[in-house]
Amino acid sequence: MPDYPFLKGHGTENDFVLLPDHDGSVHGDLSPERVRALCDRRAGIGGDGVLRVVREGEQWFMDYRNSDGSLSEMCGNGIRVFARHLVDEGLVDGSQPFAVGTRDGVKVLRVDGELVTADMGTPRVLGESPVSVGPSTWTARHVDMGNPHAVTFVSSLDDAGPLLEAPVHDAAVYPHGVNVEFVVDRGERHVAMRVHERGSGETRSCGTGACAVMVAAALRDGLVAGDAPAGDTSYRVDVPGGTLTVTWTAANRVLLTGPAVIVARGVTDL
Ligand SMILES: N[C@@H](CCC[C@H](N)C(=O)O)C(=O)O
Repeated sequence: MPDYPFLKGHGTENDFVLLPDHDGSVHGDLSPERVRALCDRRAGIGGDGVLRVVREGEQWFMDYRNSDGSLSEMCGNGIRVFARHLVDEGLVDGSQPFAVGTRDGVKVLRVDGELVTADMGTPRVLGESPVSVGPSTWTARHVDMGNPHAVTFVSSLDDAGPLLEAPVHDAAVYPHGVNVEFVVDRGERHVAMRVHERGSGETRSCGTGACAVMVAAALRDGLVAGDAPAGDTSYRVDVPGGTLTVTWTAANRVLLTGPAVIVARGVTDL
């Protein structure tokens, strides 16, 4: 492969390799092997995933891949980093909200200084089923944020151990795999989480995961009347790589806010 440009960015240390490919001519055939090579932390650039930056008509499209090369419908930190890149490069007018296409539909982004907010849409709250790590089993709430999450409240974030393997889950409930969040309380409307991501392993943060955690916590805390909270409700969600704020609005939309930065750019022939 001849040299092609890349950027590296992260949102609360959930890190991504960005591949500008505006007309689809550079990476139209982006293979799982190339994604794995780019995300390799020793032989490649390193990342939890790849964001291919594509233009589709009047709109930008985030083509997201996990570090193992698999596709996901949505990435909450990824789309915030993607938005930062578009604004930095003058590809969108960052002084007003703008739309980005994803496999989970169109999302609206707002950039305000260091912070980027993504309107992640309406959560789908589903049932409960067990997740296990080694000999430990917990009941987890299934929350779909476009991609699947199993949220479980634990007594200590250490309870899940080193998380070197994907937690065991019910394949009938999650036929395409699942992202699993382990959550503890830190205070009123303040939680902390660890996550094992489908396709990427344990990461330092997960935006869709933080949204799923907030939804599960608000439900557990009795703040939801009908489909959504009676008034806009925010939680602080601490992740190993920083802090995110998640707001569930009375209009039943989930807003994800946090820092997003581009830290490097260059060329590669990986
Ligand atoms: N880190 C992401 C989620 C990425 C996709 C996930 N691993 C999946 O397969 O669904 C986020 O910030 O949301």
